[in-house]
Amino acid sequence: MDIASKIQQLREELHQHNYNYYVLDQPEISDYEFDIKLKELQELEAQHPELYDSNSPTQRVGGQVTKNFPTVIHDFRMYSLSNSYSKDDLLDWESRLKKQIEQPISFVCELKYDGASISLTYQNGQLFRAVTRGDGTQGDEVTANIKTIKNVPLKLKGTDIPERFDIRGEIVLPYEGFAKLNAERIEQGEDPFANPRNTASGSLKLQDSAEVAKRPLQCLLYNLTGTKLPVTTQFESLQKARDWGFDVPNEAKLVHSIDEVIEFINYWDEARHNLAYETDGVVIKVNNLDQQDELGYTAKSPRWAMAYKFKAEQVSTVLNTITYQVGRTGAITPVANLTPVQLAGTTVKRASLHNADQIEKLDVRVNDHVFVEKGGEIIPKIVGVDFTKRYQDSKPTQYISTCPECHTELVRQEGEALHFCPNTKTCPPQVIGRIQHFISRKAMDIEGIGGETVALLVNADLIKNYADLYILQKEDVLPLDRMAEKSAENLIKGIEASKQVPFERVLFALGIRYVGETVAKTLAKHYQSISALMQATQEELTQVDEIGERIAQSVVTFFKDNDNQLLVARLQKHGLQMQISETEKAKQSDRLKGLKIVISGVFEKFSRKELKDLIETNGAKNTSSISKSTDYLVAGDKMGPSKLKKAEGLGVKIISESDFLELVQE
Ligand SMILES: NC(=O)c1ccc[n+]([C@@H]2O[C@H](COP(=O)([O-])OP(=O)(O)OC[C@H]3O[C@@H](n4cnc5c(N)ncnc54)[C@H](O)[C@@H]3O)[C@@H](O)[C@H]2O)c1
Ligand SMILES: [Zn+2]
Repeated sequence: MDIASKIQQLREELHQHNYNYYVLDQPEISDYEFDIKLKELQELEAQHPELYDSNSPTQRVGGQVTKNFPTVIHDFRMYSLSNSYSKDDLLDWESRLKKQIEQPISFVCELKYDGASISLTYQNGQLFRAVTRGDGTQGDEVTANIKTIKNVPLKLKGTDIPERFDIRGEIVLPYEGFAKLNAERIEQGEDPFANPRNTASGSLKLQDSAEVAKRPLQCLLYNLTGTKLPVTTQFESLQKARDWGFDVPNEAKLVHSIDEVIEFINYWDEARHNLAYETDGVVIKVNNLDQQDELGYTAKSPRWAMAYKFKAEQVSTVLNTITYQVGRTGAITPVANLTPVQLAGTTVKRASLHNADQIEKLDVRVNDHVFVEKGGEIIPKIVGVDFTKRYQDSKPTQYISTCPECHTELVRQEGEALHFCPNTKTCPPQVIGRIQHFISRKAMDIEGIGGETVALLVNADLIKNYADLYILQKEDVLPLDRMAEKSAENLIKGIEASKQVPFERVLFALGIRYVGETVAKTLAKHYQSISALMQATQEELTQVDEIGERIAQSVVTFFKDNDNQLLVARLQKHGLQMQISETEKAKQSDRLKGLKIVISGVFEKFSRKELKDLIETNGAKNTSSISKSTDYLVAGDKMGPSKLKKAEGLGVKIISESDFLELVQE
């Protein structure tokens, strides 16, 4: 695989994991694995600056807004944190800081609370709104839900309170409340929640605040943000926030060297098990706020702060059986079924074994005692075997050779880690999975129909593929389990409404391998219609920006298939959007063709997202850091001073929001 495709693949994978994690609150890999992939991508991108993309998961805060709440633009952007894993990493960081800061640097060490980020805005001493981090620029307004949390002050006390400011914190679910909540759920016959972090994050997105009120959430605060704050250091600001009535944990410590930082880390690596809530590390921050200002931000995180992640926790248990799951794309995942064991506050019964190579490498066998680890407290994984406890008659694991669902012989392509069931047409989980993907939120977003309904429809032989959805009648679905008159109507209405979904999402919904959301957008923009795309050769496709061999080949293969051609023709006949709309077309121009434009700061007329769209629909590239090849820097309010300096130094043209508009409208 060439580097460009590898990078593209990692980006797509990470986008999907971000989505699972932040939007669905259902990660499929551990944080540890996520961090490794992200690091791999970072390194590849650093070696290949020509493949830079401002949309890369290395350049953006992972979350996004949902459409279930009003979207609010943050007064001040919310960032992620850079990660470190060792003392050396921290020393490297310190020496980077010292290059920019001449005076001595003190640090505040804080615990890293593991929950969901929140930004509270206070105006005239009262809670004005609460917004999730979202994509960092804008988030979901969840004020009603946050108001149910008992330790969030609605009205502040004390003096020096700025007229308007933000305070950032983390919504967590303490262990005790989590255990109680789960006990209740089990009693009521519901599935218990997997872990406190995802439950906290999921709770914020509930539509019914009364439901949120039942969850014993807490809000822990750690950062004041605003223009006229009555403080000069981070440590002082924590105390101020306490004075005003916020719950700011007392563990934070002011230190003056990296050695002291390490001391703090070592202490809390042990002591954290006695805390009431989950922590996944320590956050180290430059104490002096002027120094913070001077250091500024990268596209994704402050340069003045660093997270240190604790090592994962490990336990040992018995592996009872190995089962194999078939995914939407036919990928086979081996799963270890374990004797239940407590790990980092949750009961673990299953662990991922990844693939055949992994099983062979670790030599994992049924009845082995295995070591299980939770990277970031999600699906745990098996990291080793306790060979001292292996049974004498134990035999090496034989990987399956046929699909557990449809008995087709499995295949494994050169260079692929996973086995696949090649029977894409009739292997049940693949059939169901493809339709589930088709209806999913980012694809056709069909309301009134969920993943389970799809399975019911397929199992009842009512549909065999996604085009069949469009011939469903209310009478067909009424006999289904738990399908009332009203829900049947909603289902049909939802399907009808999906005919208005724009072309790029239809393209994504088709489920062409390697054509994720971003690639679908790129292809839609370039080819403008399905017929043009279907005629494109592999060679032409690779000429398109960001489309590599692997994607090109997959697209060509997909459309060469007779059944797929028929599906597309049927969708077209049912009136789905198979080309970009006239309004979309009208918005596009070449006026900024070939230019590289950086935007920075806060703008008056447009959100950053809108500006970015304007840049891209007019043929230019939006990049996040300034370099020699940058053509314009669109400077907004509150732009970082270092960016400005850099632009001036490199002779990049600095223009205002209105200059930019003139440029577009010329
Ligand atoms: N498993 C997956 O599929 C998956 C997907 C995406 C992200 N993740 C995980 O999520 C994490 C990345 O998420 P992220 O971008 O939110 O970064 P992060 O959680 O590592 O760090 C940033 C966040 O830390 C929080 N925080 C807690 N205590 C803090 C304190 N005292 N001071 C400042 N901030 C504090 C803030 O909410 C801040 O937004 C990684 O651990 C990653 O592994 C996992
Ligand atoms: Zn199969």
